[in-house]
Amino acid sequence: MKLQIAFDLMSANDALDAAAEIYDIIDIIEVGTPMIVREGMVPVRMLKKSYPDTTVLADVKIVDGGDIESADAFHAGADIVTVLAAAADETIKGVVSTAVRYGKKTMVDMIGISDIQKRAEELDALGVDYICVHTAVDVQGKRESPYHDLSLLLPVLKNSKAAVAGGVNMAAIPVLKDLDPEIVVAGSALTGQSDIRRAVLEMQDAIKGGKTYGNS
Ligand SMILES: O=C(CO)[C@H](O)[C@H](O)COP(=O)(O)O
Repeated sequence: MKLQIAFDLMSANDALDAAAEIYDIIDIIEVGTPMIVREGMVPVRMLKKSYPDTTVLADVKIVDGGDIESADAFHAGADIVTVLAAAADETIKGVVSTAVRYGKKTMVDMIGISDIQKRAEELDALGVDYICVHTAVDVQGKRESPYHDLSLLLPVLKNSKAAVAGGVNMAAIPVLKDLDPEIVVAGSALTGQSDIRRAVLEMQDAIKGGKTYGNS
């Protein structure tokens, strides 16, 4: 399992400072949707320029204009761009073909989708790289965690790989290790800690099963 940290509620400059602490121990840095709403592609550009070897995901959550909007994010340096599963297949295809053109990857966000297996089968056939089950921030604690959706998603995937997001914390890691998605996304559980490097190290150690990660 790869660990993706979501930088949501911080400025681009704070994201750069946080990245400096963890770029060597994190698998993917996500520029979260709230940061993109506030600052556009600036943080994507800044992070990729400072850490060219780190995978940067732009959580644009595209819902229309798949080609144009994903091209902007890839052009800014994103390695992975997100599109909503609720978007039209034409939009998804636009993101996929643009990602291929740039040599980059597509993640589809299943937020709000009720028939997980049906939509996942369709998306898998469209050639997306990752399908992410996601419990929205606004419904976390009120509806089911994304882990049930993950157990529905995994058996139907033929080509795409699974990701999971929405309130993931240390307590969830044993459950997620059993399910074994390709990517685990954690935001507030990591960025809310005063020592972000320690928080990421602890989660990576829990994921990788022992004190194997980093040296601090
Ligand atoms: O995409 C998001 C919100 O739409 C968040 O980045 C994602 O849910 C991870 O954050 P958290 O772990 O705090 O839920």
